Order: sequence, then structure tokens, then C-alpha cells
Amino acid sequence: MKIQFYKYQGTGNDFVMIDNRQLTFPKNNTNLVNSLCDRRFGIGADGLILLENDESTDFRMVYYNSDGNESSMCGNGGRCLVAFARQLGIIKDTATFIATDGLHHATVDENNIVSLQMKDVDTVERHSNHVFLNTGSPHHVELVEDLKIFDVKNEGARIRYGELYGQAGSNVNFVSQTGSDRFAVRTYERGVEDETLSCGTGVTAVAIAMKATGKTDSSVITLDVEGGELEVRFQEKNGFYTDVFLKGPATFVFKGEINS
Ligand SMILES: N[C@@H](CCC[C@H](N)C(=O)O)C(=O)O
Repeated sequence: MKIQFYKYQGTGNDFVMIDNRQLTFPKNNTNLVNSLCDRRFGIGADGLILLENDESTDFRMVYYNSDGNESSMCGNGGRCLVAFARQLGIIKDTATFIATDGLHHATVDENNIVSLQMKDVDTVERHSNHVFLNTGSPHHVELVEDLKIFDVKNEGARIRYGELYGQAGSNVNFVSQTGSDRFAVRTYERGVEDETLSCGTGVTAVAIAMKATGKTDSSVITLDVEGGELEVRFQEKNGFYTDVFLKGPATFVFKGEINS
């Protein structure tokens, strides 16, 4: 079988995108998704995303991690999918789509800067040395010294597989404050089981966690990730976070066809 694909990246978080409006992709084939994402034997990506038709929105997002399993929301993937939908001519400069965590609204400009509305957050668990919250995917947020040399892969895996999160696990974000409204972030991603260059739901979680713990007073926060820069903005009232937007570049890399 030949599969046509498009490759996108959002601040270095990279995805295989497939137009599945004709429902031809074998959605339960975990090995296939895993092999398409393989960086040596396949196309290479942190995840794979199907764009499908939806009755009441512009399109549906179906997201798989590179391990081949369908997973929860992917913020950078959602931003890339909006740019992909524009490339396919499905939308112009605004989009509404459905994902596993519900309805999303987005805008995209001529430079493919995508601003994506994320789910509201009503629960932020504060613990002595970390914060846990769900921004569409589960995120552990922890401030560390020396982020540049921090062992994200091993420490992230220890927390992800540890007692705190049980079978389901969590993504793990390590953070350093670099300004009154600016933070550097490195993320260990569940389902990739490694550090990725950026995580959209992760930086959204970091921004909200930093506000909730008083590290910043701002509700417009800049996040420096290994693959670039993202912005998160939100409204906060009595610990409820609404109008949460994740903004940054979504870049088409190449398209092709692969035998499977
Ligand atoms: N890269 C993503 C997060 C993808 C989901 C995550 N790996 C999980 O399974 O929880 C993002 O940009 O949000």
C-alpha cells in the first residue's frame, strides 16, 4: 500500500499529517503508525495526525504518538493541522475543529502563525515541588536549576513511570524562569518516551502553573523551548483559566509517498 503524507513541524515538534477524509487509513494499525514515525526506517516524527471530515466543524483531528497509540490532545499538532487544512483548501484564516478533548477554535495568518484555543482549565494541583494539571493532555510541571544541562530523558522517564501517575503516566515539563513573564521549558513526552523539542499542551500547562503558583503576574507568557518560541495567553478568575490560546509557527516541511 502507498500512503501519501505531509510532514509538518511546530517549534521542532514534528508530525506526519495524512488527509483521511476518504477513511482509507487503517486506524487500528499501531505497528504501521509506529513505523511511519520511525526516524530510521520510516518518515520520522514525534506523532501522526489524521485529518478527517466532521459533520459540525471544519474537520476532525485524530492524534497518535510515535509509539503508534492514539492519545490525548496535542497542542503543536493541532496548530500544524490548522496550517495543513489551509494548505488543502479546507479553511482560509479561521478554523473550528473537533479533537479528543472537545471543540477548538483557531486562526492562521499568511506566515502560518497559528493561534489555537485550548481547553479551559479548572483544576491545578499544587504539590510541594511540582504542579499537575490537564491542558488536553496530563502534565507534570517542575522548576529545576540548570535546565540547560538537566537530564530530561532519564529524570522525565523516572517521573512518568513512577508512583505518582500509575499506568496512565504523564508528560513531564522541566522549567526555569528567565524573566517576569518568560520561562524556558524542556519536556519529556509520554508516547514518544523521550525529550521532544517542544510540547504545546506542555507549555500551556507551564504558563498556567507559573501563574497559579505566583511565579508571574502576567497572563501573556513567553515560553522558550528547544525548537523555538511560543506564547500562551489566558483569562484567570478565581483559579479558573478560560480563553486559553497557544500561539506560534506551524511549518510545512515536505510531502511524499511511502510504501507500507
Ligand atoms: N506534543 C504534544 C503532546 C502530545 C500528547 C502527549 N505525548 C501525550 O500522550 O500525552 C503537544 O504539543 O501538546
